Amino acid sequence: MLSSSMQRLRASASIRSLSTGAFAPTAMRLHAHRLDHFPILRETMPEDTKIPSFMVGTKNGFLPRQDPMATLPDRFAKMDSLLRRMPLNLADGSKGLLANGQLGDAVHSELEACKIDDITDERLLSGKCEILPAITHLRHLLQHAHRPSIGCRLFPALTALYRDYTFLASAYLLEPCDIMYRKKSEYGLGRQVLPSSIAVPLAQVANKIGAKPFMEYALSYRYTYFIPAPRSHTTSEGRILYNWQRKNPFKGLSYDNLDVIRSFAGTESEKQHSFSHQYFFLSSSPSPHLFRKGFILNHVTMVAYSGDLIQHATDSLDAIMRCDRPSFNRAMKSLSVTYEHINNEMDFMWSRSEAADYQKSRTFIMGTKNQPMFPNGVIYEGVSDKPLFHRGESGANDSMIPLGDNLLQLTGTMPNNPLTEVLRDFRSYRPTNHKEFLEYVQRRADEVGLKEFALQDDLSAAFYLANVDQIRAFRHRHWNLTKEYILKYSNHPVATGGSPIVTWLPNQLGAVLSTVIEVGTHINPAHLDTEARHLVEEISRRANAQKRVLEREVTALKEKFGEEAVRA
Ligand code: HEM
Repeated sequence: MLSSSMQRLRASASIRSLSTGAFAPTAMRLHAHRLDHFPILRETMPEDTKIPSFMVGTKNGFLPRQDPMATLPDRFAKMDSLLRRMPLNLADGSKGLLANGQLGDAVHSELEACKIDDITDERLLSGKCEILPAITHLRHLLQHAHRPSIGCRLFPALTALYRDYTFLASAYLLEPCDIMYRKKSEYGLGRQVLPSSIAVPLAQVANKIGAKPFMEYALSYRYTYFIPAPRSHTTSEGRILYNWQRKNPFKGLSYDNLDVIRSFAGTESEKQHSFSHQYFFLSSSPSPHLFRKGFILNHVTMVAYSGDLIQHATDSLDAIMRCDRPSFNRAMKSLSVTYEHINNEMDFMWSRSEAADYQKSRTFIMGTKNQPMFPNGVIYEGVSDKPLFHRGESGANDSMIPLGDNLLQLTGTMPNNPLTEVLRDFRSYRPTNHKEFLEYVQRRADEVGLKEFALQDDLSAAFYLANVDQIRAFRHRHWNLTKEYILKYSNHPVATGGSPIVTWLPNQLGAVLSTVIEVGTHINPAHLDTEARHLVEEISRRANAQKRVLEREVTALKEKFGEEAVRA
């Protein structure tokens, strides 16, 4: 059976080469490790500002190649001032603009549309970081003890501008909803028009980096609303993956060494907001606002493992190509261990971000697509007369789970229904390079028949099962978080990304549970050692129990939440 897959593979003239588009300069080709036909960065190349921030690499994983830029140039001082005064709670204990519904007026009276035509990452940054190159060099030398090592020589300013304009846009549009939610636990209507002082520069910067003009998780894909985006610019980021900074630039991406750059609910101390060269001399004592930052930073510490995921996923595909079963088993084992680390890291969410606090910032990450607060979308003044609709920021834009889905050939097992269509739509909301990599993995896994290869041998099948079980474990933990952080506090039928809150996550979790159960029945326990046999038995037993519980939960929740929370 495998040989038929291999024959298909050989028969295809060659595996289609996934182009990285016009942004694949010679330097990158030299540095990139060409894995089959998809170039994966072995080094982060932080000084190379000609390639996007978000490039899949075995060191940076799905994180940007350089640390995010925290402080904008003087030209954007007014926006910076608004963003600092905006959070619900400020560091000095006073209330910010959003707390009293003053952000809208402040935007109208203070903000002008800044010119960004001349800004490119290279030009804007020249002369900006006198000391950082030295720090970066030292960190590179020292940092190998800390994983992953991400360079920070030059900052991609366009991505930082994108982050800040999208923060301001969401706060402006959703400010009335937040006020109403605090009074009545209902969102009402958001502002339906984004003023030109935000809309014009936001549309321009989004266009420059090939992103949608709306807050995303770690987005960036081709942007086609106004002006066709040049394929050569496809970086960007939003609220999570481009919203962190190190307290001590010499140290790695551990939770204690991270802080957020922007926030809605807020209250980061002044020193954290004004990142400076002396920053690393400051104390790294835990902030009193840990819980508010925790949600964002916990994502970052999870994604910090993604370089290993990329390594082991591609190793497993390579091993099948060589018909090298021992290497395949090793890669699969390492992959499941990495997913386990990520899942363990996810468990810290419970202590780092309080469930009751989550609703305080959640309003501001709602989208304008499929949300009752924006029945007619949003007009971007000075940009387009036609209303625009965008999904809100969601972990569904993260690439780690889609990587597992595609590699393990789970994507094709999702039910053929409108909920799965939402999953596909979400997968277009991510950096272009991530999207191309995920498509490559999906195609490659299908071509070599990864699941089929795994199931031909009981030990390989057990390793394969262990990985599917980690994807299950992620989705199961995630469903628990959703029940505790959202469903317990809110009756709103739609999640921030616009998916139906009650049925969408169980759609995928249910499909993965079915695969776990199905694969478990294929494995002959007599061919396994005691440890592996117990593992397979435990995984199968748990999946059967969880599937029954999930079905009961969804039935009960459907009755409670009604139609809107059910249909895609
Ligand atoms: C308190 C913590 C969290 C809550 C309440 C939460 C909630 C949600 C919700 C409601 C969705 C549905 C999509 C939508 O927004 O419309 C979603 C999707 C998703 N989130 Fe989270 N999330 C949390 C933490 C995380 C973390 C830490 C990650 C790690 C990367 C993550 C990754 C994902 C993924 C991958 C999906 C898509 C799920 C799938 O493919 O089945 N989430 N999340």
